[in-house]
Amino acid sequence: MRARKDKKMEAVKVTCVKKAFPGPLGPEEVLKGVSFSLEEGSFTALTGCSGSGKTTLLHLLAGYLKADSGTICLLGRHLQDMSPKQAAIFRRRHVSMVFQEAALIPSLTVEENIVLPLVMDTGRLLDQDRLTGILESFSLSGKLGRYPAELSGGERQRCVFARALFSDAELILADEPAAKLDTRQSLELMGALKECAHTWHRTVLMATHNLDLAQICDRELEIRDGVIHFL
Ligand SMILES: Nc1ncnc2c1ncn2[C@@H]1O[C@H](COP(=O)(O)OP(=O)(O)OP(=O)(O)O)[C@@H](O)[C@H]1O
Repeated sequence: MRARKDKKMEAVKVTCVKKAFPGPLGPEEVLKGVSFSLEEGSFTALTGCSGSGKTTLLHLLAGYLKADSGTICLLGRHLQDMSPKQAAIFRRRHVSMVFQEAALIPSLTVEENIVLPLVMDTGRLLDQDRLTGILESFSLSGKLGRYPAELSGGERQRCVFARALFSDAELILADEPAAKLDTRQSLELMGALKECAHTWHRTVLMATHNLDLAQICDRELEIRDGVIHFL
């Protein structure tokens, strides 16, 4: 486990970001000047009504979309200063995006799903202590040899976050990760995400419609009328 740093840094700084999409009557501006920052090791909910721009904002942070204007600074690096290749390498190393559906490789066990991306990518040897710690955080200790089809929906989703944690990604972006889970599974996932942030010092931004889950986070940001409101 990494040692806790004394001074908290800004992991994300978004300044005056605008994004429009083409509409039938011309460009429709979804984000009209979004600004906020996220402290390293924080767990933040991103709320807003359907179509308010939550996924658009996560995709801008993940680099899947490009902002029309404004700046996005992740872990001290400005995305707009990077070439597409540099940005792709940076994202692969530092940012993990998790979707509503847990995306696991069905023919691999829980352990293989969690460790293979990092081990194959970096050639690093498996750090068994680190794996054990992460499995405990996500209540997956007894499931190492299981295949995804043998897990519950909640366990599958926790496995995806365990993989993100094992991969070293400092920034974890989650788009409605609890949408397909029941209340108990959602609460378990929230506990694991809190641990990702507070114990493992990752910065977690989670889009959600569920205001009860948003309350569990350290902070809530709401997108309304194309700008961020701090709740
Ligand atoms: N590629 C695109 N082309 C055109 N319009 C788009 C595109 N992507 C998103 N939009 C529009 O941008 C707006 C915001 O969409 P977005 O998916 O970010 O909202 P959201 O807050 O995540 O919604 P939900 O909660 O329903 O998932 C919507 O009106 C959507 O139709």
